[in-house]
Amino acid sequence: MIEIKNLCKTYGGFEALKSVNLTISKGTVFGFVGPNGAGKTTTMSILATLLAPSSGSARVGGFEVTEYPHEVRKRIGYMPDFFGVYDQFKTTEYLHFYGASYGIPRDERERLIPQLLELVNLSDKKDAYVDSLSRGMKQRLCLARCLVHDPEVLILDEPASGLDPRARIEMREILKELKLMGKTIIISSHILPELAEMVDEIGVIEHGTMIAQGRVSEIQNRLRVKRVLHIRVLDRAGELAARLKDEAHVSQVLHDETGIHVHFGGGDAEQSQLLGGIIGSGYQVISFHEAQSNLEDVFLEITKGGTEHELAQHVD
Ligand SMILES: Nc1ncnc2c1ncn2[C@@H]1O[C@H](COP(=O)(O)OP(=O)(O)OP(=O)(O)O)[C@@H](O)[C@H]1O
Repeated sequence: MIEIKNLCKTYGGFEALKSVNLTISKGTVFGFVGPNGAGKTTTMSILATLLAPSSGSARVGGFEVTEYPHEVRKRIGYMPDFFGVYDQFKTTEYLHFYGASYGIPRDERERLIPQLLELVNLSDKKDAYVDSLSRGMKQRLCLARCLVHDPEVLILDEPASGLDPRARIEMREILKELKLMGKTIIISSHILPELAEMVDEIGVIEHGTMIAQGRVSEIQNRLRVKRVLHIRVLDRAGELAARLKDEAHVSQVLHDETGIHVHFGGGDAEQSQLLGGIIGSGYQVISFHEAQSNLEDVFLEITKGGTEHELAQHVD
């Protein structure tokens, strides 16, 4: 659905994108992560046909953004990181305005807009002035605006930025619904653990270069991001913690009142062997589980130190 090849963008003499390659299949929710100034907004603006690339190609649904911008615009809903709202409009009028801009007939808009307002939890604000909405509500209204022409692809640049925790959860729930509707979604965020729950794949960009792309678990495995195993035993926990320090793939062992925390560099097979060994040695295991995978750890692991070249080789 999205195909970017050797995409470059220079601002004056500054290379903001250096030959970026990216492929996103239909129905995928793709998390686009990277530090400030990495090139996320630049990439998304090019996909949204708002910025011309310096070289390379970007296609949406097979249409090259520079050659067929109108075809691309029909297929995408774009939510920029900063957006204005026409605050003299009421919520419903605002969506009518955007719907009419896309050429949607009034009777169809009359049917569609209540559904959109319901999707973004703004039905009770249908007659409110946009000006009077909270920031979270405005973000959700902007999302509804992106959906008005039923696009196949959503390009969302930091949709949860500036929102309080409750508003972020609401936004995430809406995005989950959009995922169920089969939309292809590219979403950038700094709030990485929040993305982990809903994305199928991530792409990590740094200094205008994609340094990793794939399923979160794949990237974790490829980079051997250490897992943290949490083990509870009925008794002799201190003794087991001491023994675990000598086990293969174990780099660190912590023991506290909640149990034993093991930093483990092995894969699934080695993890299973470790458990077998503990039980085989006569320890009565109450629980043995891997702490929830954390996208933040993956991101820090990928972007810490190392040259881009080394990192690119690392993930190949
Ligand atoms: N119009 C512009 N003129 C000059 N430089 C620009 C322009 N827009 C972006 N840049 C530079 O290009 C680089 C990439 O910026 P971009 O906004 O794409 O990053 P980003 O990953 O979206 O960052 P953030 O997470 O802070 O939004 C940055 O170094 C930025 O300063």
